[in-house]
Amino acid sequence: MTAVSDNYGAIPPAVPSETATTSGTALSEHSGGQAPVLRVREMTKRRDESSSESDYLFYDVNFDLHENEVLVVRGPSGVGKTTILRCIAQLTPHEAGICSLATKGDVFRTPLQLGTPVWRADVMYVPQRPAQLAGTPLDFVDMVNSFKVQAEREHYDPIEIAEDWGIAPELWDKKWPELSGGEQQRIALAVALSCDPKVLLLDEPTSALDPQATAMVEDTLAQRTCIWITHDDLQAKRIASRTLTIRPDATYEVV
Ligand SMILES: Nc1ncnc2c1ncn2[C@@H]1O[C@H](COP(=O)(O)OP(=O)(O)OP(=O)(O)O)[C@@H](O)[C@H]1O
Repeated sequence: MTAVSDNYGAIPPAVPSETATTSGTALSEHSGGQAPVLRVREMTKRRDESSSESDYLFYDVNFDLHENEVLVVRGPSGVGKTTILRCIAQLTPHEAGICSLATKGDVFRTPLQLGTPVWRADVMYVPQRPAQLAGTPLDFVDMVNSFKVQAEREHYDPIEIAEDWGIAPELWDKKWPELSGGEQQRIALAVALSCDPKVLLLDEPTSALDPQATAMVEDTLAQRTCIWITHDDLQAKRIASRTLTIRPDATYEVV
């Protein structure tokens, strides 16, 4: 097997996640006054960005995300769950709203201040499945590491992370189409985790997994600071510190 990089180490020990203590207001201090990691303010998006007449997908969404918190995103299909994650990741434009990330000295910086590549490395969107990728997962790791922003950072070993989720190291040498949906999903997640972003934006990260693999992935991801879309009520109960619900009338609630 090809070496992926020489600055990889083992994934750090799990940090116990905090228990949510508050409900109701979106801006509530869920963790006893602990400073947030990510702030989202006035996030607003029209269904059709080219028309000022278009109705809103979501309007004036505000919340803070704290360290080791899992904010679950719920709502019916098509309501805008993926879109809001992509807006936060600066992958999709939005009509109004601003996000900021805690940096050294608890100074909050916007994507403009940090630069989009740094923002996307720190606030990383992970799609349900990897896009149609050429080559093998190892080629994908090499590509990710070739990005300037990633080349300057330490990484954990994605093969080791995925091995804990039942992915044999040999699979990293296979072509993407030769992998099952569940294998692709775990490998893409492991690559994201190996980059150690401050915030993970997870779009149904276990949708292709069986219950056993789901439990293993949940155990790892629930220790992280993340925003996590799921349609699974039981999963939401297991992992949620708080829940952001987007409604079809573009209103929302964080509880
Ligand atoms: N690339 C796109 N261009 C135009 N419209 C889009 C695009 N992607 C999504 N939409 C539309 O935006 C709306 C919200 O889509 P989004 O994927 O955010 O919903 P969702 O809540 O994540 O749905 P699901 O639960 O089915 O994944 C939908 O009406 C969808 O058709």
